[in-house]
Amino acid sequence: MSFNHPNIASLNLIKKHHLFLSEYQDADQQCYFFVETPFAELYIASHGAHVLSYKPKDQAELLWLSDTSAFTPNKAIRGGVPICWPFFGPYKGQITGLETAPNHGFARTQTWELSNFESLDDEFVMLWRLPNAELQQILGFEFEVEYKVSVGKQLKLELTTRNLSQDNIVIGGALHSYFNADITSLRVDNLANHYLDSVDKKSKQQQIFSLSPQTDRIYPSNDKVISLRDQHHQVSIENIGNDSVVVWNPGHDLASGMADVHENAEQQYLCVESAQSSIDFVIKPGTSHSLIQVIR
Ligand SMILES: O=P(O)(O)OC[C@H]1O[C@@H](O)[C@H](O)[C@@H](O)[C@@H]1O
Repeated sequence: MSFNHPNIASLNLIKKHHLFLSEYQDADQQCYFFVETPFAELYIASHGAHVLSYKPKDQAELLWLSDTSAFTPNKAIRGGVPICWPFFGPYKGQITGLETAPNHGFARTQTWELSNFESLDDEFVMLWRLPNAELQQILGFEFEVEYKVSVGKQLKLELTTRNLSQDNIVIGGALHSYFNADITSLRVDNLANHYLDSVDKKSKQQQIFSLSPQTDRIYPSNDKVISLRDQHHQVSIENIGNDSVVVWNPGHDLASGMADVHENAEQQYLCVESAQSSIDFVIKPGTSHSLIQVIR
């Protein structure tokens, strides 16, 4: 284990499943998996199927994880890649019969199951499954959600929702990735040149990306690979199956009131999310949809 985070440092090794895959547990018996291949290292928690870290060999860690994030059952982990599902952001009543729901949905606080894994030539692939018995009761429709995590020189994350019911279902979500970035010297390329500002709900134009005191934006998706660069980090982000790219950094004032964001941490990351943010995206019966992000 080489990842230096207070919660990870205290884990106990439970089982080595494969040359490249070890399972750990914390004091609450929550499970964590460490993947180490010749190409990369990755930690993932079964709580939320939450990718906590991804480090290609001989490169810096690409994902940011808050030092003060509690890894507790009913709370989302702050940092890494939270999975927002079955909708993005605050619940707006789009699911028939469901009155209230937590911000960004249910998936990030569920315990997922590692259903399969395999080692291929240049990547290690894990398949995670969202247990659906209880959620089907809450949501009122039958579904299957699978999360494929392919770890190699690039990290490919694929969240697939299958509609197993007889009717259309309305689904949204996001792969809400937190990237390590020094926001004082950060350059972001290839976002669209206009966005909806979620802070004041206005449409805005910007040719060259720069942050606002509180950055919370929904960009339309385009086919371009987004790049983040500062003195120490360089990452390319490809989004597929999304209708939008959400870019979020809370800024100092908001971050200082967040218990799970350590002091001045808002200077260390930018969220760039592959998102399905509309509230009318439908999956027809018997079909599926995949929301994808590729990080390299
Ligand atoms: O605090 P949460 O629920 O993890 O949400 C964090 C942020 O997530 C972003 O995706 C949203 O655009 C923001 O509005 C939100 O504040």
